Amino acid sequence: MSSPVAAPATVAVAYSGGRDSTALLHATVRVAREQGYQVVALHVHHGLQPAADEWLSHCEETCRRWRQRGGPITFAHERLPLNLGPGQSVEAEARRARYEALARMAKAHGASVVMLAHHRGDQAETFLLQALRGAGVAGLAAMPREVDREGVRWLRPWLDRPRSQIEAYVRLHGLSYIDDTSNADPRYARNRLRLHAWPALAASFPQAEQGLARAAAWCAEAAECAQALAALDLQAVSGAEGLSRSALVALGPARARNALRAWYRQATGVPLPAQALDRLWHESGEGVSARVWTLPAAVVRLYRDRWSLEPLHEGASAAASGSDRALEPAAGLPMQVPLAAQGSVDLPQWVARLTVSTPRDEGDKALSVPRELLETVELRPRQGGETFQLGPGRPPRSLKKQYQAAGVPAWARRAPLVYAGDLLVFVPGLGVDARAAALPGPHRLCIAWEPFGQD
Ligand SMILES: Nc1ncnc2c1ncn2[C@@H]1O[C@H](COP(=O)(O)OP(=O)(O)OP(=O)(O)O)[C@@H](O)[C@H]1O
Repeated sequence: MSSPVAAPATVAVAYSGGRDSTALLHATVRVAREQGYQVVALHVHHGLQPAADEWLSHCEETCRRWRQRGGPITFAHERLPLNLGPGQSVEAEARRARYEALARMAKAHGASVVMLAHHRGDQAETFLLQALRGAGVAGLAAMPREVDREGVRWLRPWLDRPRSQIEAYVRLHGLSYIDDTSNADPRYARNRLRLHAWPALAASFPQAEQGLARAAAWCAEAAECAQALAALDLQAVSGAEGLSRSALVALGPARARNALRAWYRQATGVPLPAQALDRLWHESGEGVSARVWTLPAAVVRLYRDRWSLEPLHEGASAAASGSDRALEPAAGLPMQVPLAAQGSVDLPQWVARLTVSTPRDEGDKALSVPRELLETVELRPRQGGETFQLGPGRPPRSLKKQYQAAGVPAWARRAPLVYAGDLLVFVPGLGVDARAAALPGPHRLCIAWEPFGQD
């Protein structure tokens, strides 16, 4: 009985048709032939350039020729429509979509490794571009040699190779490749660097490529150390109710800010912008006991020396939220409040206050309720199954649907609901229930939910 023959392993090469990926694909096919594995060349057709169809044909034709000569190679491609949202950059969106498509194609062809043809010159350029943007060590680390993402392993086997070696390889083997004319477009920062700044730099500093790539490698190590230190520091300053500000401050600004950055990133999956970090840091000095910051991906609260964080989008990890126990709905609820008499009630567990005021105009009046209703209200936690009516003549809908329709973030949905007897009167984030506003009564009051220090 013959034993089953194992299928040869397949590696993928991201093949744009440019000089570097042509060289990498050629070299990979040569080695694969000797060692008995398969290569799949992956090409992404972006359709951004008029010549994109020609590039696709060129790449397909090159692979066909190499295969005819005995190369263990197949060709795969994907056409990508570019759907740009408002404010998105073509470059960034094309890159994101390209990596997704490459991963998809690799998996479809049984390849768990995708090789990219970046070399030392690309690494040096990336370092410089990051430095010009004012990046920190994580950005200055530039491109990793190996990384697992999108379910595949990305490898840059030539990251230490000088550009000149690749040029020499292409000449030696007489390889034909595509010269992308958009590489001369000065609207792109990388092109301006490559065309104007780099030749001048390299003329004055012949070791620039090597030196900058080495600096990127140092930054990659420094970024790893900073991450490890942040993990230790966060562990030391975290408690049930969030991060202790004073314990963080005692670490000194560099370590404290490093930990805050890591804390935010772990919870939201995105970096904390430098300006946002500066605000958090400067606006939470000694003497500030309650404050809320609405940052791009999270709401951060400071209350009695504790920082807590709530990601704004669903699905973000809550693990690093500093445990928002103080904000959980059950804290202190239900609670009876003589709201009409008191005028306001501070609810520090929600870093907010509930206030009443007399209506200033007809608009306010339409959203007001009779004063008697608020003589004693009860603040209750949300139980599920409540309904809320947004305006007169509109049907009451489930509170959950109303929150969703109004885009009330998950953390704000934990605020208490205001009841008069069994009537739901007011919901933070949504306002007065129209059924309560429809009740008659000569003396009217408006209700508001005011987060402390909200920007
Ligand atoms: N359209 C594409 N299809 C497949 N792979 C791509 C594509 N564009 C880029 N890549 C991969 O990403 C790497 C870096 O991209 P970059 O835009 O710097 O290269 P390029 O100028 O298009 O071509 P090359 O690096 O081949 O000279 C390429 O070497 C290649 O491995």
